[in-house]
Amino acid sequence: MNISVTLLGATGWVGKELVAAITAAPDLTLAAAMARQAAGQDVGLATGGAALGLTVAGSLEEALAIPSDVVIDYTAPTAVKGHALAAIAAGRAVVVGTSGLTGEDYTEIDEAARKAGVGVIAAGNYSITAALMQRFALLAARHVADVEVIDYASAKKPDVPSGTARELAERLSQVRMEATSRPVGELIGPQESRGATVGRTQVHSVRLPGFVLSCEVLFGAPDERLSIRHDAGSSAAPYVAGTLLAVRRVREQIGLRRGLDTLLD
Ligand SMILES: NC(=O)C1=CN([C@@H]2O[C@H](COP(=O)(O)OP(=O)(O)OC[C@H]3O[C@@H](n4cnc5c(N)ncnc54)[C@H](OP(=O)(O)O)[C@@H]3O)[C@@H](O)[C@H]2O)C=CC1
Ligand SMILES: O=C(O)C1=N[C@H](C(=O)O)C[C@H](O)C1
Repeated sequence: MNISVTLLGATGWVGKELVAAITAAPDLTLAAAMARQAAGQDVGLATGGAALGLTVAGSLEEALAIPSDVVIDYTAPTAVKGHALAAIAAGRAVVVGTSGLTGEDYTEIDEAARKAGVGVIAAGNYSITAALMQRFALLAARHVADVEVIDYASAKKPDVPSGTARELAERLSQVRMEATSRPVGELIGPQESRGATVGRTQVHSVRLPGFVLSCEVLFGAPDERLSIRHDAGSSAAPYVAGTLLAVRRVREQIGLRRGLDTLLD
């Protein structure tokens, strides 16, 4: 069955790749696309491809006025929550790619989705290999008590920690054992040195030129260490397959599902 899609953030780094992939997929139709600066232009031309005969919507209202089955969001951390709640209120299933949402934000989105009877899938990272990092880390956390997350990104990334690191830390916190390191609150010196506590896990964010996005999960045990690391390259191609997998699966559920790894079995 064909799935019609509304894409928010169509002219962005990820959005452009998704326009090409959705229009090439035989089971998907690009029903609407939103980006403010390219409003009124042909979506294909605005994203560096051939004309598609579909005009870029300049606002969320305009985009949601066109019927579709699923709304994808790859916009900005400041906008994504409002977009998701509006799409849910309009009865659409939602796939969240944009980073920056907290656990509390997701609780609110889950409640709204359950009330509206629609599904939402959110993944901090839609790359299959990043999902495998998460899967392996969750397995390791059942056997090794001490774990911390290091989040590396470009100097320009506006949100902290990355969606990848935040989701990973929250998921680790659900399964991990009690750490053996001294509690952060009992340490001598600036507590910020120990990073941010996300759930029950310390996250250390590095923001430097020369990085795209990497995430490292460090496990420590007496006299040994385990490091599981994902490094993203400079193209947005790795996020396409996972995002479209979520688009194809999101209408099977009601409420929120977090993590691409939960779709991999
Ligand atoms: N989950 C995952 O696997 C991944 C997540 N991300 C996350 O996705 C988000 C987008 O990333 P990226 O594609 O690099 O971003 P870009 O800045 O390249 O693109 C953002 C897109 O959204 C639009 N946009 C920006 N701000 C707003 C706004 N306030 N309201 C509506 N539209 C807006 C932009 O167009 P205009 O400004 O003209 O409106 C543009 O089309 C980030 O949070 C990033 O961290 C990125 C890669 C993978
Ligand atoms: O901002 C980015 O660029 C990315 N953000 C995502 C995140 O916050 O985890 C992931 C992606 O690798 C790139």
